[in-house]
Amino acid sequence: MEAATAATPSQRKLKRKRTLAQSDPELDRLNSLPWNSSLPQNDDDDVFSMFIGSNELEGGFLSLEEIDEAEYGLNIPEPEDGKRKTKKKKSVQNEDGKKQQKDGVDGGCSDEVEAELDESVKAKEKNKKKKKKKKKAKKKDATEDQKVEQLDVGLDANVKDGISEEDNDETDFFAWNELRLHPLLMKAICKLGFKEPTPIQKACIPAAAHQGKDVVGAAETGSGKTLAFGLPILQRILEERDKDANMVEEPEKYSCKGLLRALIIAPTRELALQVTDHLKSVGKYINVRVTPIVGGILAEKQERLLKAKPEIVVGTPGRLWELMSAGEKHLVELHSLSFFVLDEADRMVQNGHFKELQSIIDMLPMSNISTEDNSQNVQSCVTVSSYQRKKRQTLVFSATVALSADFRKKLKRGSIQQKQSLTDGLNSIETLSERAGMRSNAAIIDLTNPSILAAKLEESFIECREEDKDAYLYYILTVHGQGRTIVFCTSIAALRHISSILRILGIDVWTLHAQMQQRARLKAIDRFRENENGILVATDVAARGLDIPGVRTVVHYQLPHSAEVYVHRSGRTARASAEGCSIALISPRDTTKFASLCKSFSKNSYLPEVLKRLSLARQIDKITRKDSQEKAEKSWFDRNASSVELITENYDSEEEQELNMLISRPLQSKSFSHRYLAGAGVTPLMQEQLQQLARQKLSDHQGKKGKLVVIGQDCVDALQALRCAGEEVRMDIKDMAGKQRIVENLKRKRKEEKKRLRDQRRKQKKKLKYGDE
Ligand SMILES: Nc1ncnc2c1ncn2[C@@H]1O[C@H](COP(=O)(O)OP(=O)(O)OP(=O)(O)O)[C@@H](O)[C@H]1O
Repeated sequence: MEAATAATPSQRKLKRKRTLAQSDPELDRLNSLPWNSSLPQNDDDDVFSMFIGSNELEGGFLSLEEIDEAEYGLNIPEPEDGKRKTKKKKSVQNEDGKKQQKDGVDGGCSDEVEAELDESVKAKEKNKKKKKKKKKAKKKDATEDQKVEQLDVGLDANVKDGISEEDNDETDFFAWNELRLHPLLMKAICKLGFKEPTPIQKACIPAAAHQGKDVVGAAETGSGKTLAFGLPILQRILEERDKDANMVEEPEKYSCKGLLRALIIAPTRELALQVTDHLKSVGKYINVRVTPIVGGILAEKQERLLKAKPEIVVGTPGRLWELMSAGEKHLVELHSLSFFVLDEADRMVQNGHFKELQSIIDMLPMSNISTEDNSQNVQSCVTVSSYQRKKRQTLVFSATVALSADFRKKLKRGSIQQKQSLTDGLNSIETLSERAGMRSNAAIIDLTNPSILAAKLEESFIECREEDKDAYLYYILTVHGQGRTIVFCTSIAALRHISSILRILGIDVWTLHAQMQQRARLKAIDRFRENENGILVATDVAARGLDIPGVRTVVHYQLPHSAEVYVHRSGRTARASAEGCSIALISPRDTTKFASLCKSFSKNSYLPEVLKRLSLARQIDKITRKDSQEKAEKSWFDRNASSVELITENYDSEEEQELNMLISRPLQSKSFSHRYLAGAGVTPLMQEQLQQLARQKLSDHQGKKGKLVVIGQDCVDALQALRCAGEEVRMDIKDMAGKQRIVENLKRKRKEEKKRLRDQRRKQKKKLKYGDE
């Protein structure tokens, strides 16, 4: 009876949640969206605002060095120990219980008392059993959730290694030790199963978190850049809290809570929401609020969220500036800001796209001048510790930060000027960083490889006619076996065209473009994420940052306008050390773009081939001129030769033959794979193989290397096909070597033949000369 009337904590929580949902169904709906299914979702988290963990850390934080992980129950991770401890505790309890019972009996209690005791023991046991059952069910749910998550994610380090979270061992995470992260952050990292920091995290965290440096970070797509800037922010907030707590008598009163500490700007709404989600996951055990401020959602709602005074705000420039320019209190008190972060920084400066960004940057206080001056400007804050008055750090990240050598030099020399003339547009990453107040000792961490593309990405290009693109796309999508696919278009018109065609053909696709309502955009990504073989047709609004696990194939239906976008689009697959492939459909309309794409990636790899062709052409030209002198003689010879019935042959010169051979193959950059799935670019050899294979069954050559797999007949996905087609490329090379041998033989034969002809001619001349005489 009692249970029915008195609300349990979980019921109260549910009630509170319901009230919240009633007051704001939009937020609740958005809250339920799994922005990153690789990261555990917390049902209790507020949608936009995050207040994670309990209050156990407030007031009384020790400095980082002094923290004993055990005090926080952070033996990271300790499933085995934990189990053992609980067991031990239980057994002690049981013993106590037994002892009590025994005492009771021995003590000679009355029957009633005994019965009461019996009942209470029984009730206790019952309760225990219930609890145990609940615990078991919870654990089962969690394991199941985890399994589903793992299945869905495919990117989690644990999945890759086939290790469940429970199997995690503290020693598994030793690679993180050198980064000296706060135990509560480490606890979350362990929970996420990130066994080791990625290279960009390894490089950025010491610089940004421990040395307090500004950072310009570049690393391939999907390499964990979000945490490379996210962890230093959380680390510094935690450290400062600890120190505040140690220094003042009433830490609560002087806490830096409620001040804006980090402002992160991303180019798209989806990315801003994703970054928020990622930070929430890693800040799972700390009291740090992270709030996204993006367009497409009522500004009033976001103002309400800002009233909770989040320490971290992640936003898009448009909405941020809208609120800032309207004087939103939390957003304009920027003196407390410790971090200013630009994610996908190069996008921000493209075509002066984000005018609002310029305004936001101009609003940043000149915090890097003097810490003392700043303190006078923060009257509005409750109080600001000396640590908060530390210089603001600027972090600039992208996979394609194209830093000029000049900019590097400037940074080295320390000649960066703050607050340049406002008449300059933010048209380069340099001016952007400079104006944001980047300091001269900034750490430039460029881990991009020469191709800039993700290491495990397979690239392919299909040359086809414009009108055949739909057919190729349909072909790839119909037979794609596993994983998600994103089809990128440059124009919304093309997106509408292909999504409509594909739907008529019975293929379920979701679409995503900038003209869609925010609600529909979120829904599209959500649905795409839910379906492990989902297909998303998108414009470049989805090109950057979107971290959707299990994307196996990216199709460029139309080539993008720049090489950077090509890199980011392709980077939606092959993330976090996973594999993936990118297929571009190249029609004659795309050739200019394709050529410039090739040029951007590897200018030099073309040059040797181009130079070789030119050198041959020059030699041919020289020979032709020389030969023209002999022409008259030759025609005289030909006349006479025919009179004596001699046959003269017309050979191409060796150079001409070689040049013809070179010209016959496409001029391609070495950085691209030469693989073709099908289409006009198919070599005759491959054509033959395709025909042969069409007659064979998949079982004949599944898993066997060196055989070509035909997408369609074999019902395999594009990546597998490309992998299997690897041998074809080698065969192609062998074929080239064969051709080379034939040419060599031909040259040799021609030389012999020429010599023979020369001798013959000489003899003939002699004969004619002496004959005439
Ligand atoms: N140390 C780690 N170990 C394993 N996975 C990680 C680690 N850090 C981050 N990840 C995961 O890697 C994925 C990609 O991370 P993130 O989105 O930060 O990449 P990115 O470099 O910002 O990519 P992009 O350039 O496309 O924006 C995410 O799913 C993230 O959870």
